[in-house]
Amino acid sequence: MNDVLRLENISKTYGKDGTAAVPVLKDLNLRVGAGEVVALVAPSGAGKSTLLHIAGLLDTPDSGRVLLKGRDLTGLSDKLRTAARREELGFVYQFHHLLPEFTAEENIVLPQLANGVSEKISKERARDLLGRVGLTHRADHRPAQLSGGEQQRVAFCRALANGPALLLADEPTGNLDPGTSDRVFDVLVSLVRETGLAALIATHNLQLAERMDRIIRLGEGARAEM
Ligand SMILES: Nc1ncnc2c1ncn2[C@@H]1O[C@H](COP(=O)(O)OP(=O)(O)OP(=O)(O)O)[C@@H](O)[C@H]1O
Repeated sequence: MNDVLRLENISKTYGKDGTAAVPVLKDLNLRVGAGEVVALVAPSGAGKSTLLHIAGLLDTPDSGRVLLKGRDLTGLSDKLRTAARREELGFVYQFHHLLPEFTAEENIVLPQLANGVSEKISKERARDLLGRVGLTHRADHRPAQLSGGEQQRVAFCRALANGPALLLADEPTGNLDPGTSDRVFDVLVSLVRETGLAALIATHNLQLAERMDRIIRLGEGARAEM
């Protein structure tokens, strides 16, 4: 299987220069194949956010390589990393981070316009994505007029707006009550599968993790299995 994301021998220690060094990741290896939906399960403090930041090109490891679709991005300039992030990656967080003054549709259109897509195509894509998550009737609503689950579904659409190769999600339904979380999580996994992209989804919820293709556990000693 072609790897969309590959982390090779990643190590990261915080505070190396001071006395209180915190080793977080040590020789970590991880891969996510094309079309694969992978769960990342980690106890609090094991380095889940650190790993997602490194995979998302928001932070750099002390050593090791980050490959996206086979391309080594480890030594790239900030400018090229930003471009790679915009073109190849989609992010979903625990909180939706939608722009409050814009409608659901506009929140999905704006990142496409910023990427040079025409207004017509951007709107068509936004409508298509909103349809896939069952929110066609909420296209013209602002975030404050939407429920928590609806806000998260719009955030999923926005993450996929520019057709990324890889979706990185950090507790994407962690802010919702358990019933809503279950349903909204299923929407996310269906959306990822329909669009055929690869996804690495961090969750504390083992039941949700078990619905994915594979589980990577980040545990004591911060080592993960390939
Ligand atoms: N900038 C930093 N400087 C020093 N230590 C840090 C820094 N950022 C994170 N850490 C420490 O590194 C460890 C891993 O942090 P990280 O945020 O990756 O954990 P996590 O697994 O995402 O935890 P949680 O699930 O609770 O959010 C923690 O012990 C944290 O205190």
